[in-house]
Amino acid sequence: MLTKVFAPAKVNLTLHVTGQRRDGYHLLDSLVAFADVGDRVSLRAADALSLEVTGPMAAGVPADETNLVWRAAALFDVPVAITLSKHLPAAAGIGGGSSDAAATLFAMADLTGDKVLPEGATDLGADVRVCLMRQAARMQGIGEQVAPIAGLPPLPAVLANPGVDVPTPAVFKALTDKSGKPMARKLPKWPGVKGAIDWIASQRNDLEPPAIATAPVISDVLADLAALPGARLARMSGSGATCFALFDTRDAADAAAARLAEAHPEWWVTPATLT
Ligand SMILES: C[C@@](CO)(OP(=O)(O)O)[C@H](O)COP(=O)(O)OP(=O)(O)OC[C@H]1O[C@@H](n2ccc(N)nc2=O)[C@H](O)[C@@H]1O
Ligand SMILES: Nc1ncnc2c1ncn2[C@@H]1O[C@H](COP(=O)(O)OP(=O)(O)O)[C@@H](O)[C@H]1O
Repeated sequence: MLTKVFAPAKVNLTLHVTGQRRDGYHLLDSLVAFADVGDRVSLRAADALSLEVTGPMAAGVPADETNLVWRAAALFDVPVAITLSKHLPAAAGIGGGSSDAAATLFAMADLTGDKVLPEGATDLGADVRVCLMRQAARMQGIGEQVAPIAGLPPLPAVLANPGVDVPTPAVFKALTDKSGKPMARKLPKWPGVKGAIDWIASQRNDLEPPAIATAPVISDVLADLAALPGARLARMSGSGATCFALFDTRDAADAAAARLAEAHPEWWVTPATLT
């Protein structure tokens, strides 16, 4: 039996860094949503664990035991042959590895019938827990506290990545002020797409300045996204370098994505709906 699971891109609509723990990990307050674009994990029972990485964004992604997909599957007793089809850029702030790991955990649970996640599952990465949720959520702590958020309307978006790898630890290291203000304790009720975008625009991604210091091309991506017709907001996701713009309608996002892709054929550009 072949089990297939979609691994959506994670987008940090907001990312406030509110403190740092003694072990170096940072305290976050983030509104996270998921895109209708992503990777695909498929697996079947086999004699030994194996991984093949395919797809348009496979270049440079490890196909060995360092891949989070491999590590997630290895937590189970059943050996499987896995195919990971990469459509998302790696090391890009959209949780590719974490989302792939979460999808693998779902696929393995489906295959084995296990109802409880194996020990170590959520230690695979700080974003794995939110990626297991697969719906808009508020993420706090270092990523271990996740609560679903109701009432966020589907948000039309363009995602763009200039092709530079931005390692997450380097960006956190370059952050100077680690005590940003959190989001309001109670998130507002958003009156539709326009109201939600207005509110998101009033929040921040505190990792933008250190990521731009690490990879200055990110400021070009933000400027080009902000200049697209109909763009209401441009912001970076996670620790970068992927940035997103939000639009009032999916038609506007589709047209803007086509325009940006034409201007920058060397960038990864896609329209998406975030939920
Ligand atoms: C920044 C965020 C925001 O959603 O996203 P990405 O940019 O990775 O997509 C995440 O917190 C990243 O999650 P993830 O990529 O799973 O992180 P991990 O592999 O656990 O950690 C990579 C490194 O990031 C730093 N790190 C991560 C999370 C956190 N709350 N504080 C940190 O300081 C640590 O240096 C850690 O060694
Ligand atoms: N399934 C995977 N997909 C992409 N990268 C992976 C995967 N598993 C492990 N990695 C490694 O993790 C690093 C971070 O990738 P990723 O999780 O996509 O980034 P981010 O944490 O910025 O969202 C990559 O450089 C890559 O070497």
